[in-house]
Amino acid sequence: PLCIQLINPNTSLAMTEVMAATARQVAAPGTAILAVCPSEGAPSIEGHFDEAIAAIGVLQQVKAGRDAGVDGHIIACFGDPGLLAARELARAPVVGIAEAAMHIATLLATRFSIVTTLPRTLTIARHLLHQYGFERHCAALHAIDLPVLSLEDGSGLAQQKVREQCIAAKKFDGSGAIVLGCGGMADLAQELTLELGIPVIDGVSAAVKMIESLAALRLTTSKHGDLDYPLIKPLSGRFENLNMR
Ligand SMILES: O=C(O)C[C@H]1NC(=O)NC1=O
Repeated sequence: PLCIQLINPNTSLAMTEVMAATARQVAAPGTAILAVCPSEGAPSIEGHFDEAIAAIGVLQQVKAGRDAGVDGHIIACFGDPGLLAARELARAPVVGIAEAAMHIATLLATRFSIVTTLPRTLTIARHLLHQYGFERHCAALHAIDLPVLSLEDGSGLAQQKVREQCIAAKKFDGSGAIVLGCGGMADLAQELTLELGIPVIDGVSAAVKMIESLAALRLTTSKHGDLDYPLIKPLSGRFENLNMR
């Protein structure tokens, strides 16, 4: 049996639960999902500043997961905060939900659109497209212009806006697939795929299946070169617990 650590980099328990439920729905029968979020940090991640704060919490959770012997780590925030640093720390695979969703989209369509939350996070998605080499594949990016936690306020307004943006993206972007640009949208993908008749991809689900595939292939994070374990040095203060033993 596999154990996959699902890390919500923000501290909102409701969002952690939404993502954990979606992950468990798609996980193989033998796969356990260990859903965690940092004990301290940002309640939502909506910019470069929030991402820098969240990255430390991600690293602390990755270290705990590695010490617990998990078979993979998911960074369940669309900015993939701390991804490469986490890969240095981890032995098992580390997959971000943005890269997972983008990879899956490129297997299904020649062009995809992204629908995310606040306009200011569109730049973060653009940076990831560049970093992962998917700029050519992304036809357009859209924001619902609501904050991340509006997805958890129970009004359904954010979910309605996501639906509207997906319908517009299908109609006007020339995209064959849509990537949902927030972990809190994880529970919307299946229904939107059925309603729109095109792949609407949630990165949480995509990341679960990618880690299961990597485990089945017996492949783990390369420790040769820049993703080798961090150099040993005396980390001080709050970072002491990140010391590599
Ligand atoms: O950037 C975003 O809009 C989404 C991103 N922020 C967050 O707290 N979880 C996320 O997936």
